[in-house]
Amino acid sequence: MEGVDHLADERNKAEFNVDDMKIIWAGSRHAFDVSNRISRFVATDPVFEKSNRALMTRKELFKNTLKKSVYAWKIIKELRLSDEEGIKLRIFMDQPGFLDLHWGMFVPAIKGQGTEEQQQKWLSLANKMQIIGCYAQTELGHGSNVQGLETTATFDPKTDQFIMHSPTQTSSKWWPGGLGKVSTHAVVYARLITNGKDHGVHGFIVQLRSLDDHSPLPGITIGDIGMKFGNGAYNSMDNGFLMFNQFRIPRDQMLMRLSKVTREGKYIASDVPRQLVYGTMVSVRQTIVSKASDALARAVCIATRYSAVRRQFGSENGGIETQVIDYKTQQNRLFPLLASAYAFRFVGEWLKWLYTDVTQRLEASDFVTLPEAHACTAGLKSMTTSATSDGIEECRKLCGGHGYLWCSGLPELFAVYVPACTYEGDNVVLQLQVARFLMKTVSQLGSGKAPAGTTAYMGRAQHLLQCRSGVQKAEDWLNPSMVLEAFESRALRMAITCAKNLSKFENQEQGFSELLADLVEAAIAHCQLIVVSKFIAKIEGEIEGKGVKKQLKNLCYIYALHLLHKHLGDFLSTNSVTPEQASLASHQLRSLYSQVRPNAVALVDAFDYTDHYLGSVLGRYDGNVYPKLFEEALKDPLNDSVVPDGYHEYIRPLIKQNFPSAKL
Ligand SMILES: CC/C=C\C/C=C\C/C=C\CCCC(=O)SCCNC(=O)CCNC(=O)[C@H](O)C(C)(C)COP(=O)(O)OP(=O)(O)OC[C@H]1O[C@@H](n2cnc3c(N)ncnc32)[C@H](O)[C@@H]1OP(=O)(O)O
Ligand SMILES: Cc1cc2nc3c(=O)[nH]c(=O)nc-3n(C[C@H](O)[C@H](O)[C@H](O)COP(=O)(O)OP(=O)(O)OC[C@H]3O[C@@H](n4cnc5c(N)ncnc54)[C@H](O)[C@@H]3O)c2cc1C
Repeated sequence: MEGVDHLADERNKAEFNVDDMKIIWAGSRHAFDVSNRISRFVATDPVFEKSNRALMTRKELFKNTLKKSVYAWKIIKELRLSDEEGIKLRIFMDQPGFLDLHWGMFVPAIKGQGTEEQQQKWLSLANKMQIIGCYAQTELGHGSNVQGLETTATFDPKTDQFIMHSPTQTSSKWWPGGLGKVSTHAVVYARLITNGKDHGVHGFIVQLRSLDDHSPLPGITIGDIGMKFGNGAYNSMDNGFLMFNQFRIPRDQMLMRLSKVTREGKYIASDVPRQLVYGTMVSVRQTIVSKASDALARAVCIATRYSAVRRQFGSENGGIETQVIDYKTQQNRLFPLLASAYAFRFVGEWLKWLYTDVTQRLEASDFVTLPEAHACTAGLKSMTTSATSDGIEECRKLCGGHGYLWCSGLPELFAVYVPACTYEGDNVVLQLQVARFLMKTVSQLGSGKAPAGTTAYMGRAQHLLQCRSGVQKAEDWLNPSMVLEAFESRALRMAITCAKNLSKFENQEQGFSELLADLVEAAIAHCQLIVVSKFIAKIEGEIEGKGVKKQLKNLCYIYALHLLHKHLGDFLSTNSVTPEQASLASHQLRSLYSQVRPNAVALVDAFDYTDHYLGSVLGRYDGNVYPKLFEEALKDPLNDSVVPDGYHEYIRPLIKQNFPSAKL
C-alpha cells in the first residue's frame, strides 16, 4: 500500500534516539546537515535519475555520465557549493566518472608533488575545470610494482624538454580512470632519465588532447580499455590506455617539489624521503576506508529492511509467518556486517585524523610517522575493502532470490565496489607492506626504541607473550580490556612467530617470500586489532543521545566477538583464548544479537540514506517491497509486448516443428 510504513512496528521498537545516532554516523551535526540536504537535492532532481542505467548501452551510459557530471559541476558553481558539499554531490550522484579522478587524484597529485609555481599554474586551470586530469600510473605490464614501470621521460638538454616514450607494448598506460575518452591532461608516472642515468619513477604533467577539438596530440595514442565486470556498474568510467611516441613536454612539467632537473640536466634529489612520490596513493587509500563503511552500510541497510519485511515458515494455524530477521542464522550473518559498517566508520574517522597529522608533520619536515601512516592506510584499505566486498555479496544472499534481481541494488553495488580490492593497491600486496612494517618493529624490540602509535602494544611484549586471558564468564567479554588483550596477544604472537620463522632463513628476502601467507595473516590480525581498539576508544568517549551509547557498545562487542569466532584458529593456536573462553564468546554473541534485534531497522535508518541513493526495491524506507517488485518487473523492455520479438522466427517453428530444411 502506497503511503503506509510497513516497517513502522520495527521503528517503534527502537530503544534509542535515531536522530542522535544519525549525527554520530555522520561525524557531526554539520556533516549530517550537509549530507541530508545534498542527498535529498540529488534524489529529487530528474537529471540524477539512475534506475534506467543497467539497460543503457555502453555509449549511452558514458554520455549519461558526462551529462550528470557536467550538470553536477554547473550546480556546484551556480549554487557556490563548498568543497564539502561538492564532494557529497558527487557521492550521492552515485555514478563513477571522470570527476572522481580529476578531483580525487589529479588535483591532489599536483598539490602534493608540484612546486608552488606549478601549483599556481595548473591548479588554477584544474580548479575551474578548464583542463580535466587523470592519474596515469599503472601500465599493461605493471601495476603493483611501481618501480617496475617502463614509460620513460628522457631529458633533452638541447630543447629543455622531456621526451615521453612507451618503449614496449607492456609499457602502455592501462587502467587510468577518465583517461580513455575525457581527460585533456594526466599526471603521468615515468622513469626519469638524465644524462643516460635512470633516477626511477617520477610524476609529470602531460597534455594529452587538444583543448580545441579534443583530438589526441601528435605522438599520443589513446583509447578506452573496454567493458568491465557487470552491466552499467563501473562501465560509466572510461578507463583508458595511452602510448607515447617520443612525445615532448617542457622541463617545467616534471612535478618538482620532491626532486628537480636543472636546465643543464642535473638531477637534484631533495632530502625528503623518496616515498613521498607515492603520497597521492596514501591520501586516496585513507578516503577509501570511509567509503568502505558507506558501501557496506548501503548493503546492510537493504538486507536489514528486507529481512524485517520478508517472512518464511513458522506460521501456526495459518497465522503470520516468521520475519526472517528473527532467525538466529540470519542475525549471525547480518549483525556482524551491521557492526562492521559502524566499525569502519569510526576507524575511517581516526584514519582521517592520522592522515591530517602526518601531513602537518611532513610540512614541518618531520618524517617519523610516515612509515606508520603508510602501513595504516595500506592495511586498513585492504582489510576494509575485502570485508566490504564479501559483506555486499553476503547481503545479496541474505535477501534470497530477490537479492539477485538488479532492482535489489545489490548486484550493481557489488560490481561497482569489488574493484576496490584491486585499485589503489592489490589487497594482498598492501598487507605485505604492513607485514614488512611489523617485522621491522619486532626486530627493533629491545633496542631501546619504544614502538609507538598503533604498534605501541608491542612494547608490552613480555606481558602479552605470557598472559592468559582472564575471561571466566560470558559477561567478561564485555570488558574492553579483556577484549583488547585477546586481540593484542593474538596479533603480537602471530607477528613474533613470523619473525622467528624468518630468522631461520639465511637470506631474509627468501624467507619473506616463503612465509608470505603467514605474513599476510599476521598483518590482518594487526589491522583487526586497530579497528577493534578504535571502536572501543569511540564507545569509551563522550557520546550524546538517548540510548545511543548502549547500541554502539553492543555493536562494538559484536564486531570484536564475531572476529574472534571467525578467526578462532588464530586465537586458539596462539593460546590467546581457551576453547572454553571461545564458547563463552559465542554465548555472549547470541545475547548481543537479541539486544540488537529490536533496534536493527532503526540502526540502519541512522545511515540516513535516501531511496534514490540506495537504489533498491528491497531496501525501500517504507518496506513496500512486493508491489514495487511487480512495478519494476513490468518496466522491463521484455514486457513491452505480450508476445516477444522472435516468436515467429524461433518459438513458433519450434513448437510446430516447422523448420526450414537443415543443410550440412
Ligand atoms: C576522494 C577520493 C576520490 C577518488 C578516488 C576513489 C576512487 C576512484 C577509483 C579508483 C582509483 C584507482 C586509482 C589507482 O588505482 S592509481 C594506481 C594505484 N597503484 C597502486 O596502488 C600500486 C601499489 N604499489 C605500491 O604502492 C608500491 O609499489 C608498493 C607495493 C608499496 C611497493 O613499493 P616499492 O617502493 O616498489 O617497494 P618497497 O621497496 O617495498 O618500498 C620501499 C620502502 O617504501 C615504503 N613505502 C612504499 N610505499 C609507500 C608509501 N606510499 N608511503 C610511504 N612509504 C612507502 C615501503 O614500506 C618500504 O619501506 P622500508 O622502510 O621497508 O624500506
Ligand atoms: C576499476 C579500476 C580502476 C583503476 N584506476 C586506475 C587509475 O585511475 N590509475 C592508475 O594508474 N591505475 C588504476 N588502476 C590500476 C590498479 O591500481 C592496479 O590494477 C592495481 O594496483 C593492481 O595492480 P595489477 O593490476 O598490476 O595487479 P597484479 O600485481 O598483477 O596482481 C595480480 C595478482 O598477483 C598478486 N601479486 C602481485 N605482486 C605480488 C607480490 N609481490 N606478492 C604476492 N602476490 C603478489 C596479487 O595479489 C594478485 O593476486 C585501476 C584498476 C581498476 C580495476
